[in-house]
Amino acid sequence: MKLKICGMKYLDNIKQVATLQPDYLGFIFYEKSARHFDTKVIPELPETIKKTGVFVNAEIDFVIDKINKHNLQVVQLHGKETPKYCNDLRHTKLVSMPLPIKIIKAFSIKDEFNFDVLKPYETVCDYFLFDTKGKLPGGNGLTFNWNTLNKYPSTKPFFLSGGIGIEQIKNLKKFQQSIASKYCYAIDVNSKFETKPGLKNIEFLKEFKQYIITK
Ligand SMILES: O=C(O)c1ccccc1NCC(=O)[C@H](O)[C@H](O)COP(=O)(O)O
Repeated sequence: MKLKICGMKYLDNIKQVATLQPDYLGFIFYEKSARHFDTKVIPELPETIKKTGVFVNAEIDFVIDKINKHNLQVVQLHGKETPKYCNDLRHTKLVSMPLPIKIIKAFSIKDEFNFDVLKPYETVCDYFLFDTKGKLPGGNGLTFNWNTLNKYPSTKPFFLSGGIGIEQIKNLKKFQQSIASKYCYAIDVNSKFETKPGLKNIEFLKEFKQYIITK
């Protein structure tokens, strides 16, 4: 199982977290977020860590500008971006890299979820991400009922997200044994590992990562 650590904000903390070698580090390019990444540069990271930009209903030109400026390899769309938007983004020629950008399309779940909404996105994004519906577009620190994913109709790999912290380890173990986890590609963590918005606790992350690798 891969690990994405989202909502990175502070340079020294980014460098420290990078030493844990997560698979993805997320940077939030959404001004209204307390984790808004408003620093000029992302520090140099090991090549194995995929730099992921998180956007909420942003103009495509804004997204492309951030991809090129920060050499992002992945974009996570956390708003009401349409399949056309994803397709357009995918077909944009980038200055920073020859390959199309990888796209994670996020969906929020509260109790029930109509999986039909995924269909038009099947061919225009690389991963789905399931988060918990809350007051904010992301980073709410709330979990949803993962059994909802028992009905996951797709074979597209997905990120499991929403309120995941150390206290979820037992539940994650159960989840990993369930049918719902068949296409779960990565675990996405954020606010449950923070001492303040955007500042991650290294010791907690270390403990959690060990679990992700070994179990
Ligand atoms: O974290 C934010 O502040 C945020 C704001 C706007 C859009 C997305 C945002 N986060 C995206 C993520 O991928 C989070 O990791 C995900 O929502 C789960 O967060 P949490 O419930 O705090 O674990």
